[in-house]
Amino acid sequence: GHHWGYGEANGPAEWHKGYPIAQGSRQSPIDIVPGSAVYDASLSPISLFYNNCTSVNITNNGHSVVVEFVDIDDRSVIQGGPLDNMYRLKQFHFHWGGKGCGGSEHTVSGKIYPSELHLVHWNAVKYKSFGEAAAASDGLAVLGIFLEIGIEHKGLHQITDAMYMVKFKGTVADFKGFNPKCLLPLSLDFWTYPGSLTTPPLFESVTWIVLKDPMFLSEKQMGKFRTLNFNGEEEESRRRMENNFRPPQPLKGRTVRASFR
Ligand SMILES: NS(=O)(=O)c1c(F)cccc1F
Ligand SMILES: [Zn+2]
Repeated sequence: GHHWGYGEANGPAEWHKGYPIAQGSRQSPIDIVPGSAVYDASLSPISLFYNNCTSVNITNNGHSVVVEFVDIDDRSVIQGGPLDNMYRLKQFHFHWGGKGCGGSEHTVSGKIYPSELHLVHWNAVKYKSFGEAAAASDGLAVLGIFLEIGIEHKGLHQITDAMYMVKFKGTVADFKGFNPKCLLPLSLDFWTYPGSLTTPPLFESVTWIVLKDPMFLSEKQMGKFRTLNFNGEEEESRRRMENNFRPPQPLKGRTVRASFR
């Protein structure tokens, strides 16, 4: 049937028809205005315990490229910052733009980055499954990292070199031994605010933690993301996977806190 996507007919401006929460009071992404963020000295540093993380596969789900992790125990978790519990790493994925144009979901005083990485974690202390957590107001914690074009990123090659295996929607490939710790920028300074999934079902269940500093990758590496397709191999219409981002949503009175001055 008429499935959501990023095209003219099924894109972000249409999602509210199938998902009324699209016009809710804590939707994501947002435009982050550093001058309006409130410095909160009570925010502890973010802690990422990824040393025993276990990646399983890389997949093209028709909306993005996703790397999934074993999440049956607390082997890879995020804690600290605004979080009261530890949250388990479930998957990470990206959003990006066409050549030479934006692609990030969050913006910083209107600046749009070429891409944005989302590391998705769920509250396994309070909930029994990712699905249950995804529907709960404190169920998810997503770490957002901007990508900026610059020097090539050594850690990203493993991901971009695997993309030929997942060119089409519905393809999956083994992807073991990848630790996303290598994707982090130097500083873990962050902004945080209560928000939502940025794709349908747009549940308002995400504590967003957006890093101030971007990670860098080369234009060549960015180009490999654009070799992915939205369509399945059997579909006749070839649609390059790009501009798979939702634009910023109304803040509706929310406060963005900063972990740094
Ligand atoms: N974009 S996002 O990080 O909000 C997100 C999730 F958190 C969970 C599932 C899909 C998804 F896209
Ligand atoms: Zn995302």
